[in-house]
Amino acid sequence: MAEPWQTATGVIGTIIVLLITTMARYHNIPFPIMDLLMTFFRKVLSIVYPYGQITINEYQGEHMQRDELYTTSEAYLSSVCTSRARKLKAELGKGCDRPLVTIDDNEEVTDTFRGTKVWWYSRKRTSNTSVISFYPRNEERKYYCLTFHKRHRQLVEGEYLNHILQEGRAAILQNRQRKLFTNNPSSNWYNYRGSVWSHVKFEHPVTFDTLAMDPEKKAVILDDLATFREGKEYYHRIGKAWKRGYLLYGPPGTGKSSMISAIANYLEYDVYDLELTAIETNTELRKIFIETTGKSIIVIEDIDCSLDLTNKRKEKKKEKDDEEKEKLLPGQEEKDDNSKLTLSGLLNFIDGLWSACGGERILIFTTNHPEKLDEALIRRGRMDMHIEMSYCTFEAFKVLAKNYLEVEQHELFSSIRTLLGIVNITPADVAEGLLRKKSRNNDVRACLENLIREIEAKAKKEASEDAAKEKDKLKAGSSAQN
Ligand SMILES: Nc1ncnc2c1ncn2[C@@H]1O[C@H](COP(=O)(O)OP(=O)(O)OP(=O)(O)O)[C@@H](O)[C@H]1O
Ligand SMILES: [Mg+2]
Repeated sequence: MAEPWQTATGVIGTIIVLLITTMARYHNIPFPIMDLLMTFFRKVLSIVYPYGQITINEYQGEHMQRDELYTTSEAYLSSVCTSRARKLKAELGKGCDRPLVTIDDNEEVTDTFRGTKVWWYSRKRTSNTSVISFYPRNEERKYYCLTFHKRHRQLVEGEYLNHILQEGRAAILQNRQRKLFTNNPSSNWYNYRGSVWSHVKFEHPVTFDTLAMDPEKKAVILDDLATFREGKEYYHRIGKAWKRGYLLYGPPGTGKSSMISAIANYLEYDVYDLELTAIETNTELRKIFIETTGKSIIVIEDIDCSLDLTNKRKEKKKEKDDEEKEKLLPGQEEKDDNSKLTLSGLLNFIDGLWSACGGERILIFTTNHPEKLDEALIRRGRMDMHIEMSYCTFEAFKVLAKNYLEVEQHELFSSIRTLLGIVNITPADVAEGLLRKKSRNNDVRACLENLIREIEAKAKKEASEDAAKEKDKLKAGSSAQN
């Protein structure tokens, strides 16, 4: 709350200003004398009222854009000062996940920064613009008045406002709705009003708690992610862009995509799911990368299936290019590298200037066949951590049993442990086997028995496949001898 004497001097000051201007109007006091009076009055006022004031308007500029300092102040006051305010208001802003509760209009609140007290006033004024508009417009202009003692001016201007910006931005990020972006095919950018990304709300429920994998491996990944998230200063000090690459590899159904969602939920980042096949040139790739924001994960799934990025594809492409080159008419020139999407184009963006803008980005590639990838693409520094998502181990099974059946121990667990030791089955298959179904009366034992049957069937199938292969080999051997 404002100090009573502070309010009183403010009110008295306003009355005196009004008196002087009224006197000047009715008694025709010449302008120079009136100016002198005002200057004198201001000097006296600054002695009895030693406060400075900064106004932060909601809208600014020719196009009346919402001012970032206003929105960050709003979020800051909401996260820090609302407990001290009497009157609050709640609104669900666009793209927010939770209602924003902040101080109401015409309400006052105090804040203390490094032992210095400041006063915030939320005000609104009615704009007296005479513009005639077809659309009804709200002409109320909201603003904050930040009041402080004049001797703290440097602290407020230099450090406090910066503090507001940073804290406010963090609060906005926390309150925002997280998004899953997918890139539009470049031919459709025109249709999507020039936008390269479309988005939906990101709501995947998987977390590291529900992700089935070796607990030690999980702990290492969590540690790495936590270090990355808190590494702003560290990355700055060592002169490295604040980004990290993860290569997730393993057979289908081992949880690579689930792991990406778990990482996004853990870090509270947005996800950009980059479909390389929808991009035709390096120039398009550049535009796509530039339009990503910080605190995000950029994902390229099944990178081995993406265009021109593996050794084999490069060789095939070379053959195709040679054929096409022969078809070119004399005088026709080959297109330069920017008019195609190339491996070097992708590497340039991973290493290049893009990674320096904004920071706090994670890049994830997934593949079922890491051996097919070009060494250059997955070397350390680009893909800092290679994570193998493996077939279901007994430890991973225990997580799934807890998720799906809410059991941590059961007499059938020991047979399942033995079976998992000899059969390769994916967590996706185990999860399916454990699914509670009406036909199983939602019974834990029935679900576990069903899983055992499925693993045994898989073991039989694998054994007969191996036998068939062995038979084929022997046949091939004997026909070669003949
Ligand atoms: N490690 C795991 N932990 C928990 N659930 C899993 C795990 N792996 C697979 N699942 C279950 O199987 C489904 C498919 O898994 P997911 O899509 O993550 O596999 P993937 O490795 O990405 O497969 P693909 O290589 O085919 O893309 C998930 O929706 C989830 O229900
Ligand atoms: Mg996947």
